[in-house]
Amino acid sequence: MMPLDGRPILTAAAMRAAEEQIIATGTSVSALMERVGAAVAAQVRRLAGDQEVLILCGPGNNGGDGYVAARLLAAAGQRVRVAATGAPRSDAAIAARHAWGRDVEALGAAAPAPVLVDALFGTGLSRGLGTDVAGALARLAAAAALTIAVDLPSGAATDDGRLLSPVPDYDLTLALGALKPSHLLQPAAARSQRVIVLDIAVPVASEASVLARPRLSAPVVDAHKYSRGMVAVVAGAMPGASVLAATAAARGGAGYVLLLGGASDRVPHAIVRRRFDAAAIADKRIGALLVGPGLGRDERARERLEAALATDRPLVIDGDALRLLTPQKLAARKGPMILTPHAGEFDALFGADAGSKIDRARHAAAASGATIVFKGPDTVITAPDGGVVVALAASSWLSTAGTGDVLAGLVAARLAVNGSNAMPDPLAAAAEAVWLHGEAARRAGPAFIADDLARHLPEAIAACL
Ligand SMILES: NC(=O)C1=CN([C@@H]2O[C@H](COP(=O)(O)OP(=O)(O)OC[C@H]3O[C@@H](n4cnc5c(N)ncnc54)[C@H](O)[C@@H]3O)[C@@H](O)[C@H]2O)[C@@H](O)CC1
Ligand SMILES: [K+]
Repeated sequence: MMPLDGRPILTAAAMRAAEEQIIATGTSVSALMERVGAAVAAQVRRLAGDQEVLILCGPGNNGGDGYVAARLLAAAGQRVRVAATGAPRSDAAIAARHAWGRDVEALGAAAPAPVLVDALFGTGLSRGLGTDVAGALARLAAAAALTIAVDLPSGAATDDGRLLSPVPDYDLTLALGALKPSHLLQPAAARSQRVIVLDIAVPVASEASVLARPRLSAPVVDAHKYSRGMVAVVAGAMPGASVLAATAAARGGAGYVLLLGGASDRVPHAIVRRRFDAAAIADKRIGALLVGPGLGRDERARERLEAALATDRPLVIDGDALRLLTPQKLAARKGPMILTPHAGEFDALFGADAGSKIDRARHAAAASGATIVFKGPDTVITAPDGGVVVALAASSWLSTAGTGDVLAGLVAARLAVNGSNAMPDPLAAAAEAVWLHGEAARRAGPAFIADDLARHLPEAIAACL
């Protein structure tokens, strides 16, 4: 099975444009639908065995894919029935239903089958399903042992992951040609246990892709602690958070980690502690300056943040520091910056606009000139130049105190390491950090605490060498 790592992510409009290009070169919609139906039928046949299959067909081309798959499954000897919302409307779907040539049941009256294939709506969904259709889908899905969605679970908005009407749980979604945002964005992504991309020979390209395992290298043979990448962590009112971040920076591959101004005495000996002052943070050897974890929001916090902004060092801004900023202030600063907000911090800084998480993160990066790591169960990373990376859902055990501090330290480490060889590439550094964080969580298993996470970082790095 092809992994999803690194695959392009296309909006409904971009997917339609890709299909139109193929159609313009002489492939008919029906030929494309035949290709899709065959690929869907092959997957269903592989999973269904000799169980009966019920295919639900909608009025558009998603329904057309369902009729083609039904015909090919029946021809291959599979027991298959079709139920539909009504007559198909597009020419290709009308032809596909005609070619099916057998009985089509009314959706509301259809009896369940052990294998349910949802070909009701795909990228053309424009509103929530009517109550009758959503009710029938829920009833038939609940009675099935295996549920498969063609392209998208019906009711999930393609581009932003919203549920426009109730969506049942699917065992598998067969994404046609490319992933769409809602295969990764919540809450829609959680509706399907697995996603497989079916190749339908439509060339797809996008600025947005799925976070892939990074390729990292061991330090060069003549490396020393400063050349490896130096991180300075600004401490504040809650020193534990900055210690977690500094520890993660050290475990994340940095050669030298400085903790500036913290009061905690439980600091690993490898981390160098110093007083916070303007000279300490202006050190040209600092490859990444981290401000925010445990900073607080008092006057001292503001002063430390201002001092950090005034340096020309690559800057990672997290936690409390994000509450003390404006996009304009960030845009006025020169030098690479990475911001790591969760949803509350993002809304406070950039506004709680509607729109997909990808679009919001993209606008925030353009407005601030910073690379944005918009955290959550569907972390989105965006760069000011338009690059987008979306992470697959990581361990839900990450939803515990301190894991954000670990991520911030790790982002700083990767930025410093990455900048020690060349011009820092904040998008690549952020992507490395998010991947390593997710991998460390996976290796830590259930019910870990943030302190454990840092201990699993070396294993996560080893998986990338
Ligand atoms: N465009 C193409 O060339 C191809 C598209 N393919 C398939 O076609 C799908 C997209 O096809 P369509 O654009 O026809 O879209 P859909 O099949 O997703 O549905 C669109 C139709 O449903 C109606 N509709 C939308 N929301 C509704 C709602 N809530 N209740 C009732 N009716 C609703 C629309 O008015 C339209 O008639 C893809 O997801 C994919 O499965 C494939 O067949 C390959 C070829
Ligand atoms: K569907």
